[in-house]
Amino acid sequence: MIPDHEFIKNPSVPGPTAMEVRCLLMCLADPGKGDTAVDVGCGTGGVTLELSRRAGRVYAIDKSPDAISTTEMNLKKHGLGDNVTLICSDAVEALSEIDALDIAVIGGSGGRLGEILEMVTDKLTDGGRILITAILLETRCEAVKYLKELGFDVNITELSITRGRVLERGTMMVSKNPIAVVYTDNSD
Ligand SMILES: C[S@@+](CC[C@H](N)C(=O)[O-])C[C@H]1O[C@@H](n2cnc3c(N)ncnc32)[C@H](O)[C@@H]1O
Repeated sequence: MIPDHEFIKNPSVPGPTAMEVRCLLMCLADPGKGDTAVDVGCGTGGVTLELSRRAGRVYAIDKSPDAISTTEMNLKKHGLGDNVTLICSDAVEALSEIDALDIAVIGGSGGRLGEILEMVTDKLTDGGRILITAILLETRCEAVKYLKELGFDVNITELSITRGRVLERGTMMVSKNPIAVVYTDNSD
């Protein structure tokens, strides 16, 4: 897993999804070389880079040109990107260009989560996985509601990450804001 401090940052782009959250996402998504994945709202590229290391093909979508160029710089920095297609567009328009998907990670939707989930579901292969990261309380509720309406069994895990900062006198524990992962449950 790439540490957060190894990403090139851009002040106008949200930082990478925390490493601990990326760990959970990769465990749940379980990407393999036969999989096609999409990262909706790629931002700094935190999730895109992890998918690029594991999946066969990755589409990274963001409506912000700054986010696309930051993701591109991070892919280059880490020697990745041969299997990544970067798309600078709103997700709803971009998804119409993609055929089949095994994995969809949604890290930003800009109020269009319902439409995005409908499009992703249309393209999802048998056994495909959808994962949504939610910082806002409202996004958690919307994600559960939309996925249920689309016929999925739904799971949600909230992570409260507290990291140790080693100081001269000892180690101070510093908490980050909680983040939830809402995901389709493929277990029987
Ligand atoms: C919190 S950031 C994602 C961070 C990313 N997962 C990472 O690890 O670097 C959310 C991103 O979603 C993008 N976004 C929001 N709504 C979008 C939409 N409808 N279509 C495309 N991108 C969108 C924003 O521009 C922003 O860069």
